[in-house]
Amino acid sequence: MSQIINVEHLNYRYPQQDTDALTLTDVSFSVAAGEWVAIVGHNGSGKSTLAKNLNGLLAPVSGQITIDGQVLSEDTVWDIRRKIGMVFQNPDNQFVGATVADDVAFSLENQGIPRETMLKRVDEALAQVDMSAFKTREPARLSGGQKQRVALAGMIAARPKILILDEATSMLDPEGRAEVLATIRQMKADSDLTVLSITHDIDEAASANRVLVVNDGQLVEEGTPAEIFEHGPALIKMGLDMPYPERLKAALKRQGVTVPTTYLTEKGMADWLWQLISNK
Ligand SMILES: Nc1ncnc2c1ncn2[C@@H]1O[C@H](COP(=O)(O)OP(=O)(O)OP(=O)(O)O)[C@@H](O)[C@H]1O
Repeated sequence: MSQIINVEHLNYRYPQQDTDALTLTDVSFSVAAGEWVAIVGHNGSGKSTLAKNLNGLLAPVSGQITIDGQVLSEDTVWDIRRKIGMVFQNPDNQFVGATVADDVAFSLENQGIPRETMLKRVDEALAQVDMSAFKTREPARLSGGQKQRVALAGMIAARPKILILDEATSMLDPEGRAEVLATIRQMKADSDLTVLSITHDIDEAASANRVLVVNDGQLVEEGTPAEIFEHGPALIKMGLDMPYPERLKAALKRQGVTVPTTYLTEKGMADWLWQLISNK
């Protein structure tokens, strides 16, 4: 698989800072086309800063970012932005349209797509995030979760090569979050979409092929979700909520039960418990 994102020795400092300390220090990683990578880390560790460097919203002090074969620079930034769809935690500042439909359509406007196709894509995208009924509403009057769905619909319609989700499901309830994750899985199945999701949500991290852990502006660990989840209680320090099977294991351990050391899903834990009971 070819690398669609390549970050080499990235250092970043906010110009308005009054110290010399870097917000991102020597960050290097690659993402293969079609891969889903989750970035986790506690609040303030630099995840959003990293996302904003990737599409040139912020310019690094040093280091190099290559997106889809193009080195990010003043000359390539607009090309690169067309390839990346970003959905932020608070989509308020992303809305530009007078209605929900206008807003979703706006993401397509610079792509020279015929009006007919555009309207069809807007309808399809709104249906996918369950927001068709809100088509003529004013975006500003929607709830936080509804705004996140509309922002996501814009990205579905625009069909970027790379989708960056910066805590984009944080305002949704568990059911809404599961629906959005299913939509992203579908988008990946339909195209060669690459997903980078910044999240505190364990299910979102579990959906990824790989998890990168950021701490204090540095990449401190990477692994499959199963490898990362084996850290148990240390996950909380990494900015993730501990998954239910791990909480259950910790509770059983406190009762003196010898538990499996590898990560198990809820179903895996249920099977293991069933065996344990059956053998008694
Ligand atoms: N515009 C800014 N000017 C100066 N410092 C900033 C600015 N934006 C963020 N920072 C600082 O940079 C550091 C990293 O912030 P960032 O938002 O990237 O973290 P994060 O991991 O995304 O956190 P969260 O999970 O809360 O979104 C923090 O210490 C933050 O205070």
